[in-house]
Amino acid sequence: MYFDYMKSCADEIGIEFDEIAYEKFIRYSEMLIDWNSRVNLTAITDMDGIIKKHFIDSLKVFEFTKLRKAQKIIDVGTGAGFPGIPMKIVNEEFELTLLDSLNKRIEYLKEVCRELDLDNVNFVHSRAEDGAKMPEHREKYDIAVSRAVANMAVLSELCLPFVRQGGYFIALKGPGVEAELNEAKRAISEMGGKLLEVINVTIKDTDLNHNIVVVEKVSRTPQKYPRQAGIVAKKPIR
Ligand SMILES: C[S@@+](CC[C@H](N)C(=O)[O-])C[C@H]1O[C@@H](n2cnc3c(N)ncnc32)[C@H](O)[C@@H]1O
Repeated sequence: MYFDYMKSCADEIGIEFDEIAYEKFIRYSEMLIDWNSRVNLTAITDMDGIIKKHFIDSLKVFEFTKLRKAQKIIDVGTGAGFPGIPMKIVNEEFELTLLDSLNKRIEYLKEVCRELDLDNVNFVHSRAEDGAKMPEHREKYDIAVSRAVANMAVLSELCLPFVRQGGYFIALKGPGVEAELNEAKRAISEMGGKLLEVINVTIKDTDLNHNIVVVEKVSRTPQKYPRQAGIVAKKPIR
């Protein structure tokens, strides 16, 4: 029922989309609705909303075309798997790490990846503040993506420490991101980042107007970041 819609969105973005991917998205949506009754995963529970506001919104990250060549991507605060799982369904090439502080969500994601036969996915149950201190994760990723986790100042401190020098941190944001970006200037540069571009995206047949914020990692993150869990959100760098 939604195949033509998803295919035309994928064409607009310039990514491959076929029946196999579609079947996976449908199974994913069924699991999301089913698990949502036991584990709090999403407030969006109608099929139309799931397809447009979760799946297509997630796939819009590919508008940043350099992401298509990345080999290691981490999704920080992935929740029910957004944007990481939709990205993985349409592009099996990269290694995906899904990180979230809530174990029930990680358990759900393991089940989704098993069911959808998605390979090369790692699961990390940790707060980003702790995960980014671990040698196996610190500055080990080409790209860190994140959606709906925190404001840009906080998110920069949570995500940029995962990114290798020369890589990118990508935040999926709503409309009116300028004020947030202004307040995050210092945090971004402290973490070794530099704002590269903001890509405005719309989602077909909706009035949604979102922004993909791309921050390049131009220098290493000082060891003292991220600060301890709790402090980062309570006292954002200004
Ligand atoms: C509003 S949900 C968004 C989930 C998903 N990214 C999306 O767009 O639908 C925020 C998620 O971030 C996780 N989270 C919040 N703070 C975090 C932190 N410091 N470290 C790791 N995960 C965190 C929460 O457990 C939750 O699953």
